[in-house]
Amino acid sequence: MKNILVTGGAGYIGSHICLHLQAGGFHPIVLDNFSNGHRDALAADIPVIDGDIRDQTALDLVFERYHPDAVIHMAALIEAGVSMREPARFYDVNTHGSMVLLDAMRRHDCNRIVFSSTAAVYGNAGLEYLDETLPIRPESPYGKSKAMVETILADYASIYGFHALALRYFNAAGADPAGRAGERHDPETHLIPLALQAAAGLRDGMKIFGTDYDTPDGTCIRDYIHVDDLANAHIAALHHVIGQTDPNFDSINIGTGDGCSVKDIMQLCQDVTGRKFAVTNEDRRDGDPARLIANPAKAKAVLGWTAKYTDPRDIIAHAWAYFTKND
Ligand SMILES: NC(=O)c1ccc[n+]([C@@H]2O[C@H](COP(=O)([O-])OP(=O)(O)OC[C@H]3O[C@@H](n4cnc5c(N)ncnc54)[C@H](O)[C@@H]3O)[C@@H](O)[C@H]2O)c1
Ligand SMILES: O=c1ccn([C@@H]2O[C@H](COP(=O)(O)OP(=O)(O)O[C@H]3O[C@H](CO)[C@@H](O)[C@H](O)[C@H]3O)[C@@H](O)[C@H]2O)c(=O)[nH]1
Repeated sequence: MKNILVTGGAGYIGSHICLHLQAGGFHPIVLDNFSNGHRDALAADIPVIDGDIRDQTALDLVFERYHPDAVIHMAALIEAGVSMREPARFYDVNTHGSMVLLDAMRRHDCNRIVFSSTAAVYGNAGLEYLDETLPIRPESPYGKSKAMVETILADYASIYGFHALALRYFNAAGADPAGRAGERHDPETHLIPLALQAAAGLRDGMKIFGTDYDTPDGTCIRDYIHVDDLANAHIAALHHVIGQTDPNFDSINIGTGDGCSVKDIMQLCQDVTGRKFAVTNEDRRDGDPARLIANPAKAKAVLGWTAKYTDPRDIIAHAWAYFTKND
C-alpha cells in the first residue's frame, strides 16, 4: 500500500480526497495546521500531524516516519478576494510554504507530487473556454502565488527530476454524495455555501458582487465542479505521476466545461432547497475574473478523467443534504 502525504488534508477538498485515497487502496497521511481544517473530517485511522508546511522540522519528522511515495499538496490560503488585501500571507504560505515542502521532498528522496493549482492562474483571458496552452495571467496575489509554484515545479522536474502534476481546479462545490464530508469554512466566503446559509435563514440574504461584467446577465461566470469528481481526478493524477518513468511537469484543468453565472446559482439554490431568500446587488469584489470555464479535454486525454456531475442542481443538492444534516 502506498503512503501518500496529503498537506491540507483536513480541509474541504482534502477530506474528500482522503475518502477516495482509502477507497482506492492508498494510505493517506495528513499534515495540516488546522487554520481552516477539521480533525473530525478525517477517518480515525488516518495519521494526522498538526504541523505547518513552512516548518522544516515537522516535515523531516513526517518524511522520516512515513516515507511517503508521493505528495498531494493542498495546504494553502484559498480566498482570492482576501489576497487582494493581504498578499504577504498568501506568498508566504502558498509560495514559500511550497518551497519548504519541495525541499523536504528532495532531502527525503520523494519526487512525485500532485499540486492544487487553480483556474485563477488564467485571470481575465476574455475567452469562452480556458485551455492549458494559454499564457497564464493571474489577477490576484492568490492566483500569482499558485502560478509561481507551477513555475517552480517545472524547474524541479527538469533540473531535479521531479514528476509533478498541477491540477488547475475550477470552483469546487458540493459534498460527499454519501454525506461523510462537506464544506465547513468559517468564516464562509464561497458562493454556494453562503446561498445555502441564506436558504436556511442563517443569514439575511445574498449579495451579488458585480452586475456590470461583460457576461450575458452581467454577473461572473464560474465552472462549478463537484468535490467528488475533484477527488476522483486526484486518484487518476496520483496513478499518473506514480506510473511515470521520465521526470515531467504538466498542468491540467479540472472542470466540467460548463459555466453558471452568480445569478444562475442564486436561482438554482432557491429551486433546489425550495426556500426563497433576498438577493441584492453590490459592487464588484476586487480580483474576480469575469469568466472561468474549463476546456476539460486534456484531463480526459491524459488522465482518462471526466466530470460525472454535470448538472449543478446535483452539486447543490449534495451540499444542501450535508448542510441540513450537520447544521
Ligand atoms: N475550493 C476551491 O474552489 C478551490 C479551487 C481551486 C483550487 N483550490 C485549492 O485547493 C486546495 C484546497 O482548498 P480547500 O477549498 O479544500 O481549502 P481549505 O481551506 O478547506 O483547505 C486547506 C487546508 O490547508 C490547511 N493549511 C493552510 N495553511 C497551512 C499551512 N501553512 N500548513 C499546513 N496546513 C495548512 C488548512 O488548515 C486547511 O485544512 C487549496 O490549495 C486551494 O488553493 C481550491
Ligand atoms: O457572497 C458572494 C460570494 C461570491 N460571489 C461571487 O461568486 C463568484 C464565485 O466566488 P467564490 O465562491 O468566492 O469563488 P472564487 O472567488 O471564484 O474562488 C474559488 O474558486 C477558485 C477557482 O476558480 C479557487 O482558486 C479559489 O480558491 C476558490 O475560493 C465570484 O464571482 C464572486 O464575486 C458573490 O457574488 N457573492
